[in-house]
Amino acid sequence: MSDHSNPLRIALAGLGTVGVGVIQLIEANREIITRRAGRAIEIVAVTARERSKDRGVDLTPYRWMDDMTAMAGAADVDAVVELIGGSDGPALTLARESLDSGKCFVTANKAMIAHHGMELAALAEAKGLALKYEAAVAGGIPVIKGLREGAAANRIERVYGILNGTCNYILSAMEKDGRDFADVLKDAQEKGFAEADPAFDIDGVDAAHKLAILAAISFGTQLDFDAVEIGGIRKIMAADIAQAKALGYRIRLLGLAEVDGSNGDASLFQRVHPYLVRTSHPLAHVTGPTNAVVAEGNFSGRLLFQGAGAGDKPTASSVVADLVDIARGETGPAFAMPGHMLDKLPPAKSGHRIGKTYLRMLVADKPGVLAEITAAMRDAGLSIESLIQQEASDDGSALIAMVTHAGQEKAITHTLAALSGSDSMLGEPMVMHILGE
Ligand SMILES: NC(=O)C1=CN([C@@H]2O[C@H](COP(=O)(O)OP(=O)(O)OC[C@H]3O[C@@H](n4cnc5c(N)ncnc54)[C@H](O)[C@@H]3O)[C@@H](O)[C@H]2O)C=CC1
Ligand SMILES: N[C@@H](CC=O)C(=O)O
Ligand code: NA
Repeated sequence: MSDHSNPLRIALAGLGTVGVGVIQLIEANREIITRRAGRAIEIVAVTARERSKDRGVDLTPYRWMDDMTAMAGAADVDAVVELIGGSDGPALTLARESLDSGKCFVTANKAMIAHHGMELAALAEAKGLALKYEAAVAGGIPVIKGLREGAAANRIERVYGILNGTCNYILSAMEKDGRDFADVLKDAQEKGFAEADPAFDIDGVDAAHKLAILAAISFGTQLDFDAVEIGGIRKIMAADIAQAKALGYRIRLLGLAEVDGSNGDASLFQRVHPYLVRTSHPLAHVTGPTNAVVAEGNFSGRLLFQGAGAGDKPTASSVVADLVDIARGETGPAFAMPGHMLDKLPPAKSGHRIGKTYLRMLVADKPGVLAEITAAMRDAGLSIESLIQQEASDDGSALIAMVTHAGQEKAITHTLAALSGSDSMLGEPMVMHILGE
């Protein structure tokens, strides 16, 4: 039964892409939300950096509060929603002060959760408050709820997927239209997908924030962002996209995590990197700002969550879903279980991991270079599955792209170490792992 006399009163900090989306959603779907939550969700206070900016929404019904400490402690606020961003600074202060003051807390801020999620969860638990962050991972896809609640009975063996809308937008536009990296990035920024500092997107850090959160939820472990191995898409050339295509693959920035038991004691493997994905794999067909997360449960089997990973409306959908949960009185643990029960796993080493690898090198166009490369590979115990050599350019360089047979990752490290310093090698080689089926 709805109780319209007792709304959930919220304060909203941050009125950018997501903040404005939240206001619009609460206005547009007021009746649906009220019926599902059992009571109305009412914005009482708002704040942002600039008060006078035209955001295309009417802010006059809400109290403007410049002082966020006062917002966190306001007597007429039940839950605070943080949509400012940044791992530390005002967002973190607001989170701590809101929970300290007995307010439930909702955020879309993966950077803050990845760095401080354990501390904030402990604060929330100690006070019996909800800490919710569905929008922080894969924007509009209910993947936190899906894994934490929907797949709660499973041992999740592996979780991986496309976790950054900006990178996927860039890679798929480059592959479709042969467009230039910088030009597509500008487009993604204009559409509101990119982070305030887009280096977080293209260098893989944003995806790593999300992966660390997903891993903690999936495996019942403590967050360990610092242990994520991170690579981005900055060095991918149009030639890589073309060569990958010729070899039967597409390039996707993936986050991948699993519990590694191969060396006896369990350890946690977490990596964000551009991967080559077979064109027959569902992730190869995820384009634009869409995200997709695959989780493999020991009873559920392979689960695929797919949808919009960025943008005002989808992200607002997740923020408001968290508010609906709070309005219903759901204050379960922020992670897979209460903080003191979460396992702490050491980071896994990657050298013994087995897989195929894509290797692209710019080399001097002279006799014997290929023999030099194949000798280094032979000495490292690595063999070639397919190889393409592009015609030499006017500058005397040639491009070699190859896919290796499955081998230990340390064989690639040894190969590159043997070749480093050789005057046949022009520039740094590009290494991308190949996603196993
Ligand atoms: N844009 C997207 O598609 C998605 C964003 N997110 C996350 O949501 C959060 C917000 O992102 P956007 O709305 O895109 O950012 P934005 O840059 O569009 O908006 C940020 C808002 O915070 C305000 N702000 C910044 N510093 C402030 C300060 N010191 N005091 C008060 N207000 C301040 C700004 O005035 C602005 O209103 C970030 O944590 C982001 O990572 C999560 C999923 C998707
Ligand atoms: N910048 C992020 C926004 C959503 O989390 C992205 O591009 O995915
Ligand atoms: Na989500």
